[in-house]
Amino acid sequence: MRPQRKDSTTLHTCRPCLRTVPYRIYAVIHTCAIGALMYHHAHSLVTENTTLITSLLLLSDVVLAFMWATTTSLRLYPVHRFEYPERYVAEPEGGQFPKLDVFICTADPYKEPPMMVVNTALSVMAYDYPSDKISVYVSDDGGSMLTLFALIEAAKFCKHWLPFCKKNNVQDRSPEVFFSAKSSNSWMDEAENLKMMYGDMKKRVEDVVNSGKVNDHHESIKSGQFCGVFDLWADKFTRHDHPTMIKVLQDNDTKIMPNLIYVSREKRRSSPHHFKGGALNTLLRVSSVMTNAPIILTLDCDMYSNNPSTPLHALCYLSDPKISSCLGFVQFPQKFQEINRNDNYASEHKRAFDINMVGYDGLMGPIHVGTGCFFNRRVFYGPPDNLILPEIDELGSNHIADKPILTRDVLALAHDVAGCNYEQKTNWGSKIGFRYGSLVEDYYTGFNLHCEGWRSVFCSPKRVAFVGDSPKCLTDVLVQQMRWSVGLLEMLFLKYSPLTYGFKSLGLLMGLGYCHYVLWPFRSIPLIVYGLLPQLAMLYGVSVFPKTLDPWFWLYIFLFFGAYAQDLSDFLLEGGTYRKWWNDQRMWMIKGLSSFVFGCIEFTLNILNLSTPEFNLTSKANDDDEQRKRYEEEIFDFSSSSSMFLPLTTVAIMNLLAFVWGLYSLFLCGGGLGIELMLAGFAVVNCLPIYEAMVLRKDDGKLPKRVCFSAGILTLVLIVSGYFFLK
Ligand SMILES: O=c1ccn([C@@H]2O[C@H](COP(=O)(O)OP(=O)(O)O[C@H]3O[C@H](CO)[C@@H](O)[C@H](O)[C@H]3O)[C@@H](O)[C@H]2O)c(=O)[nH]1
Ligand SMILES: [Mn+2]
Repeated sequence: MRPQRKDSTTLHTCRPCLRTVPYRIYAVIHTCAIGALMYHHAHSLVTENTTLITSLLLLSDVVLAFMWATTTSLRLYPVHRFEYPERYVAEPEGGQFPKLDVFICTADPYKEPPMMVVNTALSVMAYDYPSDKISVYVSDDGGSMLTLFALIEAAKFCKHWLPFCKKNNVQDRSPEVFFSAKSSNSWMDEAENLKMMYGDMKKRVEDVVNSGKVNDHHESIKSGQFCGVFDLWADKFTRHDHPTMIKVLQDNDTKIMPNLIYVSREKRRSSPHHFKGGALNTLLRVSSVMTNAPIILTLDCDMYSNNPSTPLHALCYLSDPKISSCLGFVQFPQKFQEINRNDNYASEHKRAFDINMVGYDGLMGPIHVGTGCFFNRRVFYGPPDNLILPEIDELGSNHIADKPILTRDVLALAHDVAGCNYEQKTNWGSKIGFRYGSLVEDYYTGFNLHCEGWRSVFCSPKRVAFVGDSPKCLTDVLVQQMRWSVGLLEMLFLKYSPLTYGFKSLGLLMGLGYCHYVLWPFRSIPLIVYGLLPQLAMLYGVSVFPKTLDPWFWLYIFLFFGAYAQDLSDFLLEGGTYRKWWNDQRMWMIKGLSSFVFGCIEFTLNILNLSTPEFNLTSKANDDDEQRKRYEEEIFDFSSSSSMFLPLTTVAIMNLLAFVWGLYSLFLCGGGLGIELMLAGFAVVNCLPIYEAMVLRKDDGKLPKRVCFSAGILTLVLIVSGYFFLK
């Protein structure tokens, strides 16, 4: 891709990354090396009497090679983009800001504290953007009076917060962030007042959350506009079974303030609700009826805005007539707060949210990652050249929503389209809106949009646009990954699977790019094989890899170091550090030996109808002090006894045994330093925190005895069974 002309009217520029050419050259060399390795395996299969071992190694290497190919597809055209929002504002048509609908999803007031939702809502309502053009819709899948109460409070507070931010050009527009900032000494009285007001609001909300219900003595609901709203939470109300609730908490007809609308769609146990995808489709319809803005921003409730001019960055692309007709969405990276210094759980997801995104961006555009994404509303209604009309005109992307949102028939229709049976026999979830069928609705929807011919753009302004919360304990990290792997496997077996349909409609590179994630769960195959087989073989004195003097030995060394060096360079070039990279690769193995194994098991149980897919919400409430301390000190936390740690611990024990045995034979019996020993040594270094958690630690985060004991037994069983096929 050639850099665009840099004249003073261009709203955005794009330039290829400098690493492109060396990466392409290296790709050719590495591909040849992989070819040679495959030849070596094939040759061994035919000539040697080690069919089982060679087949297992071959299978692992095929998976690894495919994974390498998918990563490489994202290394061939990496680009960096820049946009010039100040030019957008200065344009002759400047000031013609399109309407913007913001969707915020929340689903549980205990895992997602209402004050978090409030801060996210306030941060976007306070965008540097005409307030009367913004409508914020909060979808509450938890159907919780606590969340509604918090948002009523937010609506009151925003009347003070918004003018304050704009007048003083405050950059942190999440009040929580602003008021807890360290540099608060030069504050004006106004800020002090607001801080008190915010503190009072926070206390009211937290008291309500702690008490579990809203009492009717609260000022805000005793009289006036919200009188009686909480009566809906009657006896029979549960989060899985309740009518639609839509409450306009603030509307821009009376004051120049953004609209704030609370939506809790109807839920009945008998109707499927399709988790977040379902919630977003409800918001799509409700917002069509009420405001129908051409631009939509989707956010998870933890992702507050950190940059007030974000919409302008997105508009630099969405308003550019040269690309806008096919531009489906502008994706911002996910960034997280309070990550510990070296990010020991790799929850920054640097590869997913930075490195790979830059790679996709040079092909057809970044994948959709669920939050921090500006959509062209039209994208939800079929391919660019083939508009699919919804069942009623009021839901079409061209419908003009010009009635005040509090009008009776507008509200009635909004309630209608949020009903739990509304989608029956319609195209919602299949051809219109967010797509159903996978727990990773974001990835699946983005994939479908790209297949339809839409493009996307990755936008990563210097001042980070959105900041969210990432899991802070190992079990949470692994459970999140497990949900993703179930979702990815679901995608693999759907009608529109990246593996088949993807290549057909996206071409080789983007097709490979989409396979990069769907095949994630299968990386547990090479990890299990390489984590156990050579080590078992070592214990029995069998060698599975070429010896030091063999030229094939050097092929292995080259492939290993080549792949690792490139991974490291990816990381460093996109602003990572060595330590973070080291932790990232360690987590890669940990996930491969836990989440992905269990993800595959869970998926199998789902298709056998022995369990049903579940969206386990990631907890954003970090209130366990001990746990938080361990996280800050980068100490691995194995506290909640989870069977997920079993394969991991087994591999750790096996490698330690093999390593000790290998050193013993090296020094006492004069064996050679083979690949087996190096591999075991590498695994042992990676597993140091696990050994520590098994024997040295006394705190609550240590590895539970039950897991250590079971892993010990499992190792023993493996060693004994190794006798039968290795001797
Ligand atoms: O039935 C549900 C379940 C979840 N959510 C919302 O979905 C969002 C994401 O849930 P979370 O538990 O935070 O999942 P994460 O694993 O952190 O999220 C990543 O992965 C998801 C797909 O698995 C994407 O939807 C997210 O955008 C992406 O950040 C949250 O705002 C939830 O409130 C709902 O609205 N309804
Ligand atoms: Mn999340």
